[in-house]
Amino acid sequence: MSTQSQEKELAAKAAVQFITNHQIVGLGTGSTAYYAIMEIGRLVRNGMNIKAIPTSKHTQRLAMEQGIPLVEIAALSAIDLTIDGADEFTAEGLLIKGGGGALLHEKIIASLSKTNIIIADSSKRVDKLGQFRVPIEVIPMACGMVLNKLRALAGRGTLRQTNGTTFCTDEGNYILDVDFGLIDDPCALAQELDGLVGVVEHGLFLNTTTTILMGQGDSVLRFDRQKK
Ligand SMILES: O=C(CO)[C@H](O)[C@H](O)COP(=O)(O)O
Repeated sequence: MSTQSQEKELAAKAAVQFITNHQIVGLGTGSTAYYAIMEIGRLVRNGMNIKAIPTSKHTQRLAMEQGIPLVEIAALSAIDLTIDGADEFTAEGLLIKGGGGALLHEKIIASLSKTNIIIADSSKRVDKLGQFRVPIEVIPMACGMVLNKLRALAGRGTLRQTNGTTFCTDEGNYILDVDFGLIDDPCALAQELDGLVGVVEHGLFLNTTTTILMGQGDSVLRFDRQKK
């Protein structure tokens, strides 16, 4: 196993220790969240009693394969704890997410969660967000219009493609991956993006994170941030 994979697994296993019996647990999407789902599956098979809510169809399938009981989001007013990955994070708890295309579900579930634990390998830590392009979920027919508006915000976007076809989210929307350079004021940018017609959601997660657990070599570093 590569060092990066080891760091992901270490962070994921450390996060799973925060789960207690009878909790509603949000399950993230991506290669780091995968390790958390595997560990939760193991604990469920050993008698842990929780219900989980997945952040994507992919995670839903994984959780079902692991025998993790699932609950519908419509039935919930709050989630106790969510464990999810990130594409970039700062020690202050600012994130870029959506590399896996699940940012809309992830943001809904993060906003419903009392505690959000982000798990990552050490390559994800940055001083300033923006090296990773910001994923922006858009209504397909508004793509061209949103790309033009983003240019006015100094954002250079490309429509996400996978294997030669346009990537579609679980909701049937498209993703623009947008380069804003290093982002001096993520809150101001998030406000601009929130105001763009045709944008469904964006990958700047600025006030949801409670704790980040980052694998580094053989250990796990913890960064805490209070949810506003
Ligand atoms: O936001 C996400 C999916 O939409 C993922 O959490 C993010 O892309 C990190 O993925 P990985 O753990 O595979 O690096």
